[in-house]
Amino acid sequence: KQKCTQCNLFRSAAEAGPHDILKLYNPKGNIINISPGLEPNSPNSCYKLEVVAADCNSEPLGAELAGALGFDLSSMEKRLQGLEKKILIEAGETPAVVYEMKKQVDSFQIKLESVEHLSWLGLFKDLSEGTHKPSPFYHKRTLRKTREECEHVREKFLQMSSLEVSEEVRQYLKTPTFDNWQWEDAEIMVLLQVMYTDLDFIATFNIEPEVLQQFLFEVYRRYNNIPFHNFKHCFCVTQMMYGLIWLTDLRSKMDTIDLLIMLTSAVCHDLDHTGYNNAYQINARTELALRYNDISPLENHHCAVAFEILEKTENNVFRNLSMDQYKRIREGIIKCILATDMTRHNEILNKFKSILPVFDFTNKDHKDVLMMILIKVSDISNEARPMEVAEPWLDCLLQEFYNQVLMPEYQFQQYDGLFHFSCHDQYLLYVIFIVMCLVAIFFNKVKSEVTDVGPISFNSSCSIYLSSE
Ligand SMILES: Nc1nc2c(ncn2[C@@H]2O[C@@H]3COP(=O)(O)O[C@H]3[C@H]2O)c(=O)[nH]1
Ligand SMILES: [Zn+2]
Repeated sequence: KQKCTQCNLFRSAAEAGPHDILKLYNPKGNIINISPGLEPNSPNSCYKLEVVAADCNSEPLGAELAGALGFDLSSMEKRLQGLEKKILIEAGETPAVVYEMKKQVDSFQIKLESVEHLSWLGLFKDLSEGTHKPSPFYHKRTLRKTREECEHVREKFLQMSSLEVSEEVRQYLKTPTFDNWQWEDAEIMVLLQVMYTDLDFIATFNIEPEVLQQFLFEVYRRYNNIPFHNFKHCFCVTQMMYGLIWLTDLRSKMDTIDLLIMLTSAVCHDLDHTGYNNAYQINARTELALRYNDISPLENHHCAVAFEILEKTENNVFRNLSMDQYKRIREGIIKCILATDMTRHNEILNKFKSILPVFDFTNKDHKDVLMMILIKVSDISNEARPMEVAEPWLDCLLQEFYNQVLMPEYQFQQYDGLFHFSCHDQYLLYVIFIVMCLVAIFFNKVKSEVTDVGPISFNSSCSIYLSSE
């Protein structure tokens, strides 16, 4: 916010092309958010705006720019104005979707904090927001990405995909401290491209850059706009897998094809997740539960969508592989994605523990179990990240769970031959019951019979079991 002739804030901005990726660092060298709350910097402790990925096609700086000042003042001003405008648009006017999400999170927080005080018999549930209750087809209408949104991101991604990502970012990408919240979706796609390149997949399997880009775009498109299981989650899991591969030097222990299986499985592992878990799918007897006979409906679906994407030649990053290689990859990806069903957690973990003392990298079964463990580790690795990265993820997860609870199928279902009532239904039931009692008493007909209603018990998920009486 203050001009500082010492720092290279303006110099970087002046040198940057319109499609370059810039990141802002504080004096300690940590990436910081450009937001209205940003502290002003000073000549002694200045921010650094760095070009982390540069557009190779952009014009080099003219000779005069390298004059006495070391930078072109007018282009610097222009660039700065552009950036300021962007900040205003991004920070000043909150997009409707963010605003709506914030409102929902706030109301959820208030509800959580106040539910006990409002409760009578501990059953109260504020349904004042009943009109927001999604219909059973809610996800079909609103969770999918719009064509405009996809096109916008695709364009940005394609513009950026020719950028040369800096060595610092390439190294940072290998660390478990990587902060996903600093990168937008188009940039994330560039970073995924970097992973495929730096693990030598492009060269080893002769993957054409356009095919990889098209594949990544389709993957981006088929992750829904939901709070947790979205494209950013896909990236985090993939990034953790990538980090683990480098950290444990798996490149020297496993074939490149195994690494390709692991990374691609991570990329595809939650494709088309609608935000409702397997228990929900099974209880609500959804299309997925019916299709997969209640056996890991979600994971089977994620995997099926992955291969549906790969069926199209223009997306098929494995199209230059031999039939045998493709078969091996398909088998590996199916195993890895199906392993992310948490109901199989103990089974997989016990298997891993039993082979651990005799683990052998030349044994295919051992390697398969290791690959399953690594995707599982990556899938639930948010908690292992720095607090400022992990904490928002937990909020996202809670929001997704909360949305599930709002679904009508979740609220009303038959249970063990007894009706399983939602809080709202219980409340109504009580009102009806009391009115009936009053009417009965008023007419003095069944005075003695209504005094004993038999046992009524409640469990923690707010079910009510009425005895046959
Ligand atoms: N409590 C808690 N659960 C998590 C966290 N991260 C992931 N999970 C859960 O672990 C599950 C792993 O599989 P899913 O992706 O289906 O759904 C995930 C969440 O339900 C976390 O940070 N805290
Ligand atoms: Zn996941």
